[in-house]
Amino acid sequence: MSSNRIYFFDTTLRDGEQSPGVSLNIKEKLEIARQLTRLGVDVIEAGFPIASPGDFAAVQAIAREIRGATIAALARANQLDIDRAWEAIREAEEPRIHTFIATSDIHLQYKLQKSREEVLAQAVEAVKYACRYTPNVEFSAEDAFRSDIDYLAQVVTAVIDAGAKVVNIPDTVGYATPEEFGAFIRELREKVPNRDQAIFSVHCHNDLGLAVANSLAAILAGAQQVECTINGIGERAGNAALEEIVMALYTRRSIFQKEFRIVTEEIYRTSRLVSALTGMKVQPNKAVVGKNAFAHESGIHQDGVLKNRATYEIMNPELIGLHKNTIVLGKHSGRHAFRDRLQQLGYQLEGEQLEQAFQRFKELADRKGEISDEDLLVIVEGEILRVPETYTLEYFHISSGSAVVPTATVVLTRAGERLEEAACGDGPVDAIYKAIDKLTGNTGCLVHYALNAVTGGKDALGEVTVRLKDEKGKIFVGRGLSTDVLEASARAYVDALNKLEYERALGLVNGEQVRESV
Ligand SMILES: CC(=O)SCCNC(=O)CCNC(=O)[C@H](O)C(C)(C)COP(=O)(O)OP(=O)(O)OC[C@H]1O[C@@H](n2cnc3c(N)ncnc32)[C@H](O)[C@@H]1OP(=O)(O)O
Ligand SMILES: CC(C)C(=O)C(=O)O
Ligand SMILES: [Mg+2]
Repeated sequence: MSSNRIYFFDTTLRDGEQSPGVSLNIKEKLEIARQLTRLGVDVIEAGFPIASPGDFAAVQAIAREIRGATIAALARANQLDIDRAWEAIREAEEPRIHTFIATSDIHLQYKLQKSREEVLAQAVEAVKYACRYTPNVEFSAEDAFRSDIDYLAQVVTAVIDAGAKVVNIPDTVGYATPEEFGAFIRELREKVPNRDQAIFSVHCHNDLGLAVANSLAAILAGAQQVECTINGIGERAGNAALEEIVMALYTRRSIFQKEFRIVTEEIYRTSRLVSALTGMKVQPNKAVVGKNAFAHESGIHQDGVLKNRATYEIMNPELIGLHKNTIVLGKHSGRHAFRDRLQQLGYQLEGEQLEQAFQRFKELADRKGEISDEDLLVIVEGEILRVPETYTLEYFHISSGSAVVPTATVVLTRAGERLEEAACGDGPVDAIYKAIDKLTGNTGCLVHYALNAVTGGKDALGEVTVRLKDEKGKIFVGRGLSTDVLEASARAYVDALNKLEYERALGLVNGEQVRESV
């Protein structure tokens, strides 16, 4: 292990999925895991297998397929959780059991209702138990930063003696400031006599907007692994954003002098994929991957950039995989140019998938003229991530206006059968959704609806994201795209329903049996 090497532990699929309103199905998790592998993360935390049959099945599918990254599964400090975690990851090339328990007095007193001695013993027991399955065991001291440092050092020393190869020091509630956190990690390391037998890791939350700064401070203080998520998604205000840590280490390498194996050119694509699948939009001014991160609006800046990009750009956008193109794609373009551009964007679509995406591209080009990379990415993501369709939207008609009750007629097909219904609603979208509910017997409720323009201009591609909650509280995210926002709305709703049907078919909804195939 090189002392200069920083290990990237990506927890998008576990802590990231704990973002309120996010719920990924197996197909989506696998797609993200594949992309994380291309990105070059060292560890993929695939989930928390005891949490649900769906989480277990997704972790297992990732462990079975993904090669080239360690696959970690989370477990509380008890045997049942650890057994379940191991069962899910045992077929991974490099499985890791990640067990945790809180060490702060506030968590001990109110949440765990245990003494320090009891928690210390439970942590050691859990690590020893996990080591019976694999030597690759990580221990996290939840709420470490708010823990008494001497007690924390005692726990960390004991779990390393018990076999933990990685000890993770989270700032679970995002309370630390960078100076404090760096000093905390430095002091903790000094207080742990067997520190050289384990990798020290940090896991920072963003409640005060300091997760990345704290992670970087920890790196300067000796942390060798950082836990982070794509786009910084995660519980509450999220986790440290992987792309920001990576680009800080790269851009300011004279300060950090660290090596890592992240392929920076995959950053933009990964960010887009995670945003598309989770339905969590990236804010335009977000560092590194925001829409405006490389845009220059004001004259003085534009003048400077035209004379020399370095006047206002500290990173080359190509470094994160953003390319400017000279070939214009439109309705006269053919499959070669289309496939070539997709390849530049990092997608290798073949056969049926390529053909479907090409047809979608042509339909759009007919309505819109020039097709941007943003439009293309949206089309391709839609193709790759499409679940088998139970329902297909064939047609809808809307009667609406300022003085009439909006009424929608919708036609869907299900296994070749044509289904038609009409309904009134509070607005045209509501009318469409009520008609679809009648057709499908849907009893879930819509908990989120967002409309977004993918690109600028009046012919912009509208992207609708919906979240549908079923009777048991499970969330299904649906996306729909069209230059017509009502069509995009209808497509998004049908997409969410297809995902619900897909999970039902796999037996993963409402605690039903898990089937083997994915
Ligand atoms: C900081 C983090 O991000 S930790 C990870 C958080 N992620 C999640 O919680 C998402 C998945 N969680 C779940 O699906 C559920 O909470 C489950 C399946 C894990 C547990 O569900 P339930 O058995 O119903 O318990 P519930 O969540 O209500 O309470 C948690 C229990 O675990 C205990 N617990 C919490 N952390 C730990 C730990 N690290 N080790 C052992 N026990 C723990 C709590 O004290 C509580 O125990 P109690 O029931 O004896 O009071
Ligand atoms: C489970 C642990 C690592 C965690 O997510 C936290 O403490 O924030
Ligand atoms: Mg966390």
